[in-house]
Amino acid sequence: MSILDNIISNTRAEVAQRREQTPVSRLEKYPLFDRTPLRAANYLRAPGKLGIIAEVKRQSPSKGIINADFDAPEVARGYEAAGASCISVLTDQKYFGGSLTDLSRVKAAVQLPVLRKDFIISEYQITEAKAIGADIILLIAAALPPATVASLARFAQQLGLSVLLEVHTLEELQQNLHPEVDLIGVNNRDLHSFEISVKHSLQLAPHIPAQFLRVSESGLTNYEVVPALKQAGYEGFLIGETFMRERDPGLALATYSQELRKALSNAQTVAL
Ligand SMILES: O=P(O)(O)OC[C@@H](O)[C@@H](O)c1c[nH]c2ccccc12
Repeated sequence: MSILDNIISNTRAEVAQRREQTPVSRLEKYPLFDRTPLRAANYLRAPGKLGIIAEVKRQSPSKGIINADFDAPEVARGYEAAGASCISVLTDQKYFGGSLTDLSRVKAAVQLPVLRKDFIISEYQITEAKAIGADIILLIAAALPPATVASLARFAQQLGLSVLLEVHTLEELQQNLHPEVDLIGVNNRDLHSFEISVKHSLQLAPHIPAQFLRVSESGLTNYEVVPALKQAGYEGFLIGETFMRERDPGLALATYSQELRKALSNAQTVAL
């Protein structure tokens, strides 16, 4: 079994348990359930912003512990102050050290859209995402049959949530161009082998229809790769480890953004 299979089977067991503890009827009574979620695309395309989705991440199967000692809302506030467009919060506990509590505390701390980063396989988790304050959900093509992606995306859309669909290969992309999806994220990391290359984003870009906002995910350690991704039509950049491994992730984002702005204005000058 690959790590992705292990994560999915653990998720299945955990969801079954949570469904017992907190049924949907209870989630629907959470105070945040009735709000109108923030639209991710509006924030990613806001004038003057770089489109960075900054991630709150403690650990991962590929990197082990990245940063064990931080307060999620404090990190998120740092990201917001440094100009992030959205905040991503891992909620998987076993493999990523995250929690639902991390997400709801982050939501209370910032004004930006919040992405629930998890392995979503059921409508239950989408209802839960809305109830705890998420504005965007992630669906992973490698983990779901295309028909399930479509029906979960439709369900999320009915709740007013934005849907980020993650793909890694051309086949996954072509099988999942569902109109209910808002954002297509190309994961530069292969979830089976953990190998990372931004070439995945660059190669898939021409195959992503214009109606989908393009997000490049993972391994964007160096801001120097971002101008080429923007050139290829990417408007969102999902970055976790690069910031989280620093003592002050917000400061790391501020520095990255400053360097990126310089690189972008140089690229423009060269083009002239
Ligand atoms: O820490 P990185 O390399 O900047 O990557 C962030 C994000 O893309 C990564 O955490 C991620 C992308 N897709 C996922 C799916 C599940 C869990 C995590 C992820």
